[in-house]
Amino acid sequence: MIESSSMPKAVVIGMPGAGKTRLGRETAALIKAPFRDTDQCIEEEAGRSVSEIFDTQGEQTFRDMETRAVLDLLKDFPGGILSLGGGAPMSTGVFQALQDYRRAGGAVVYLQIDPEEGVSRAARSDHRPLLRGGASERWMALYRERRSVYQELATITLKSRNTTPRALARRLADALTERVVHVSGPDPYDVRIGAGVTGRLHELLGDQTMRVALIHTQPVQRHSDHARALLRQAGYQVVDLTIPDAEAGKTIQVSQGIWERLATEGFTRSDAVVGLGGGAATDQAGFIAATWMRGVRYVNCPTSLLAMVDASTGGKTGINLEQGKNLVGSFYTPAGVLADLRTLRTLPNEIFVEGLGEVAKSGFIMDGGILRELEERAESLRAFDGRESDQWLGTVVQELIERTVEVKARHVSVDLKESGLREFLNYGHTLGHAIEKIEHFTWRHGQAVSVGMVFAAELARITGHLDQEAVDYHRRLLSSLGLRTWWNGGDFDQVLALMHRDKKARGNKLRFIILDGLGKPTHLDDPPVSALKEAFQAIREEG
Ligand SMILES: NC(=O)c1ccc[n+]([C@@H]2O[C@H](COP(=O)([O-])OP(=O)(O)OC[C@H]3O[C@@H](n4cnc5c(N)ncnc54)[C@H](O)[C@@H]3O)[C@@H](O)[C@H]2O)c1
Ligand SMILES: O=C(O)C(=O)C[C@@H](O)[C@H](O)[C@H](O)COP(=O)(O)O
Repeated sequence: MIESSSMPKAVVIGMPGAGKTRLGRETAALIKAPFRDTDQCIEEEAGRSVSEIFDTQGEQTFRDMETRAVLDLLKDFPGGILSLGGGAPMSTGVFQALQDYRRAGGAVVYLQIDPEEGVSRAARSDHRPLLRGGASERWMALYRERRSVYQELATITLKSRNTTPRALARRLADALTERVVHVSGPDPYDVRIGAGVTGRLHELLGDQTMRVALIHTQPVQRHSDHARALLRQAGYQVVDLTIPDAEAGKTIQVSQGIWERLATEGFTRSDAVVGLGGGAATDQAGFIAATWMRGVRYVNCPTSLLAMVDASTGGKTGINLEQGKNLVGSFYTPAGVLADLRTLRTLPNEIFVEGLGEVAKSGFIMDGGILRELEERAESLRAFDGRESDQWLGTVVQELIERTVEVKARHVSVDLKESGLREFLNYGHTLGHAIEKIEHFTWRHGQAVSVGMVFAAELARITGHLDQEAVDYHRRLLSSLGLRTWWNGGDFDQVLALMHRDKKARGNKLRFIILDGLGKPTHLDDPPVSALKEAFQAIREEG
């Protein structure tokens, strides 16, 4: 029985001479994991080389020793990287154990080598007992016999052609540290969170797609250049569309410009849209995908923290009107989300901090663990600098993204079209969207939502749902992260009129999301105007 808590993180398999040991060792160094090679383990235990064991005790004795070593290490080598001898997976015991290991969530990495290269390396090697007497022919014969077994077992396949061992190890390290959140519902998809996941674009676009509209903004040009290169390498025709940045890109004029360009380029139903950037760019790109010919394949590549934790997932797409935020749009699920952590390296600090607003929101409505993590790491998170921040902070950020996306996935998986449960994700947004509008979008979304959450907490206190301590906690936590907790703009009547355009409003009745306690969201329908006014006064500048 293989327990996931004590098994290795990855097992590398492949032909003799493919470079398994080097790949395993270098990957282990990159992710700071222990490394073992089964041949070396056997040699250490037997006190003689593999060749000597073959010569003196025969192949079967070696295979028995190998099977025991592999089975022991699969059960007890927590978080390690294990490299196997080329013939190990051919033993029935090892093959079955590797299948159990896969089922328990383990990664079996097949390192593929081109046969010409394999043969030439074999010809140069003199220490492999199975290649004695015609190394090239023997290698080819083993390759034919083993190839399908490696393929059957592999969860990750890496090709050593045209790349360096270092780059291969980097790719494997990226793949092993990737996290995946599954979003279920009528059109299920995965949110992949990890360094380098943009490299998976072709997996989501598939073979039927010929043209890809790559929609992005100028500040993420470097990342869109990378995505474009990957798309072209994979054989797609790329139409590059740079749209105005931030909320200026979420207008019907921008949509119209894109629709016309797609028409000129001859985009068909089997073509696709990739949205890459902050939440504003991906909201517009998703809207284009939803509306072009009534819907084409869409891949969402968020590059800001806020877009990774929130805007990318759940299928809300849309644009703003002069009259208010997100008033036009549709629910349209992507084929997948690729949250590439490398893009965060260029993210300015204030935009990272803004994203923490939506992370905190998920904590307030559902996951106390997120709140504790934010409290503990507030100082480092607030100082986040994508170019400078170390691996430790990167891991913390990846975990926060994963947890926050989990919260979002739990809501949207059961209520895509927001008929009840999903409304809880709107905590802080009724006032937040009004602030954005009144401030002519000079306030960042996450900052506005932060004030909106303090407003909602005050409203909950006034209507008897929350105590003062919980309201104070909102202010304390949010301000420790560098988020705003008060706002002096607008006036009450202006705010009230804008709140009536909120999508949760029904007829003349307003609806708010408030808390009955931390992690206990509830609806508050049609509260008295006096309560709203009092809560509004409470978020005016303190002191
Ligand atoms: N669809 C949804 O469910 C949903 C959820 C939350 C928010 N949103 C929407 O998302 C928008 C807010 O998203 P946002 O905070 O990402 O704002 P944004 O899209 O305006 O991006 C903020 C700024 O950061 C830049 N940027 C993004 N990634 C970068 C990177 N890696 N390096 C350098 N610069 C980068 C952008 O170009 C922009 O200038 C709002 O329009 C909001 O309504 C939608
Ligand atoms: O996904 C949701 O549902 C949300 O409410 C998430 C919000 O954080 C997000 O800002 C969303 O875009 C708001 O949607 P809206 O329907 O209030 O415009």
